Amino acid sequence: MMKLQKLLSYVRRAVDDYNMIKDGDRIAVGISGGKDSLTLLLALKSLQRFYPEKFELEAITISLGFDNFDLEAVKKMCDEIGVRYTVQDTYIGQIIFQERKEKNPCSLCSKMRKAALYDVAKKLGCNKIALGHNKDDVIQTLLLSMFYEGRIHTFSPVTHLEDINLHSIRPLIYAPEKEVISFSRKYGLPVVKSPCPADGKTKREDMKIFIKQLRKQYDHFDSRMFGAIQRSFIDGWNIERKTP
Ligand SMILES: Nc1ncnc2c1ncn2[C@@H]1O[C@H](COP(=O)(O)OP(=O)(O)OP(=O)(O)O)[C@@H](O)[C@H]1O
Repeated sequence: MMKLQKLLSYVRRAVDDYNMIKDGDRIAVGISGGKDSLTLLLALKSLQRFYPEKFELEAITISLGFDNFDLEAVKKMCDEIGVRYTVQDTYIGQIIFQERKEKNPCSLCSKMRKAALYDVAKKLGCNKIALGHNKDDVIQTLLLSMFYEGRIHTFSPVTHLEDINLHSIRPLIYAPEKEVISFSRKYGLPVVKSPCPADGKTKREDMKIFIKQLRKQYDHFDSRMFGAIQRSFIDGWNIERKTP
């Protein structure tokens, strides 16, 4: 069972290694209702208490307009920890599945969701967005990118979205998914089941199964892959090259 302290050690290290947080930041945490983003919210709230750089938090959910998406328990959690929670209703689900009948719904949905999230964050006066990608997501994204796009790429720990002058940060990149799951259970986080019709049937799910096999066959698979990313020239990953 992962304790808060262990989670905080992952988060603090990632935040420090990649200079994710500066004094005066207003950080919007993107809450999908999944285990990762709820864990991230709790971690950042706890970090706020002792981190030398002072920052403020907002929580934002972009609702895709599906039925059966009950956020009451998430609202309650935000109330309890004292973070303002904003839910933005949209028609993204309807546009993608009913009007456009997209063959690859995930990529368009991700773009529309991000645009909506950035918009709300800006309106709330935030200069940063925190996303809940964990260590497994980093490795899956690298392999997906190699297999389907023929390039060596994964998302960066910190991205500057220049046109809207917003930074996105990913403080959970050192936290393995298994540990995030155990943390979210131990602390009874109000995880909402994804109402998305594509959930569980994606290329990413297939990649997860493939990685499970690779782990059995190769010792230290995750740390080798993750280390390779950090020693690579993929945008924003190399810690040594970052330090002046
Ligand atoms: N509808 C949404 N509203 C706000 N933020 C979102 C939403 N969907 C995703 N995000 C943000 O983007 C991150 C990555 O999205 P993704 O769909 O890959 O989630 P995930 O890996 O399933 O994580 P989670 O367990 O938090 O759902 C999430 O962790 C969250 O921070």
